[in-house]
Amino acid sequence: MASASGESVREPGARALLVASFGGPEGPQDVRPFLENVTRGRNIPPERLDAVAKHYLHFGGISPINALNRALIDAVRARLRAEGIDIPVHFGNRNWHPMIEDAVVGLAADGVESALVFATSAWGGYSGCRQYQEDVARARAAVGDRAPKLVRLRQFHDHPLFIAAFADAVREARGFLGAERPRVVFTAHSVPDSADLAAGPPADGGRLYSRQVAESARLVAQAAGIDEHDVVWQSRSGPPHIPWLGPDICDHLDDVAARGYDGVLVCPVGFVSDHLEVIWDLDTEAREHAARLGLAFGRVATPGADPRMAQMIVELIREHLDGAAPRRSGNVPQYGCTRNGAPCAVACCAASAPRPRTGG
Ligand SMILES: CC1=C(CCC(=O)O)c2cc3nc(cc4[nH]c(cc5[nH]c(cc1n2)c(C)c5CCC(=O)O)c(CCC(=O)O)c4C)C(CCC(=O)O)=C3C
Ligand SMILES: [Fe+2]
Repeated sequence: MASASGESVREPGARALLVASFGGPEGPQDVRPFLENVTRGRNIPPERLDAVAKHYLHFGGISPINALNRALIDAVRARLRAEGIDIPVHFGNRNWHPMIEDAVVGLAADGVESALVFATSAWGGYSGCRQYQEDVARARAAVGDRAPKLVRLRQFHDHPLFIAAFADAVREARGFLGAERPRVVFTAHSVPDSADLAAGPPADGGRLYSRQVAESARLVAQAAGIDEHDVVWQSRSGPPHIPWLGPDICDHLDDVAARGYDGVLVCPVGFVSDHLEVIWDLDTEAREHAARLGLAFGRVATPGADPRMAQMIVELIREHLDGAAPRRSGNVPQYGCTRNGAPCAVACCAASAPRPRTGG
């Protein structure tokens, strides 16, 4: 497919779809074990973990992410039915139940020999892509000889339907924002600068993640008729002496206010649904910060279970089943489609990979 690596594959015989995501706690008792799963083998300070646990507990220990993914899966099932594609949709997460290992056990028990995997991250880079490949490989290894072949659908940062869903949401949020001179600001999850530098196949020159985020922001802004915008970062978690992508959204709001804007429209282009990092880091922290600065604050809705997301996923499936041509609206390279958790290219995202995980 266009701009994808030589290792990209097609899987016309796939018989199921596995939706793979991050996972999140579904009650207070889940919060600590969930966070331990997320941060195993990572260099996250304990103070940060305590703070993040509080954010989850503020919402009763329930992350919205699993319910949002279930709604997306329902929309995908409806769309598959409408298009006459008869494949079941399974659900498995990296960090919380239903776990991806259990989902792959389920596929094997159903006699599925080949399945496609949709990961709920649009992006290249270690956290957004390579780690999902590792999840696929780990889940297959846990199931053993009977594990089905698993082929991941490609990255989708510039898919016209993904861009259109965000662009409509920008237009709508702008209509509600009571500001005369608002600044439009796109955000995505920060990652260590070293991880961004190592993101993508080395031959591409690195920074695949931040380049894709900037490209999505540009395409959404263009489609929404926005002349000027910024791209900033949120939710950093590493120790302070390690450089992460910046500026941070709240520091940036200081700047926006100082430059004489009277409002800000924040578009979390880095996330496909309104999960905790959106409802806490933006709707709670950034909103309060904007209020202190006297800035009107509007937050753009993420696609969630928007019918266009389901339609996009079914189009990505058809690239495999029917050989449909990939639809893309940008020029930044895109990868992610590999078999059985293979990396997208030799040494793709390699230098950023932390110590391998030992447990589930
Ligand atoms: C690029 C990226 C995405 C977007 C791509 C994608 O969607 O995959 C993303 C999504 C998400 N991140 C999430 C949650 C967390 N991320 C953490 C930690 C980290 N994220 C990182 C990066 C990303 N993260 C990184 C480099 C770390 C440092 C530790 C490490 O290298 O692994 C931590 C640990 C505590 C903290 O420090 O915040 C938590 C709890 C949730 C679920 C929210 C919910 O429950 O609703 C989602 C969708
Ligand atoms: Fe994260």
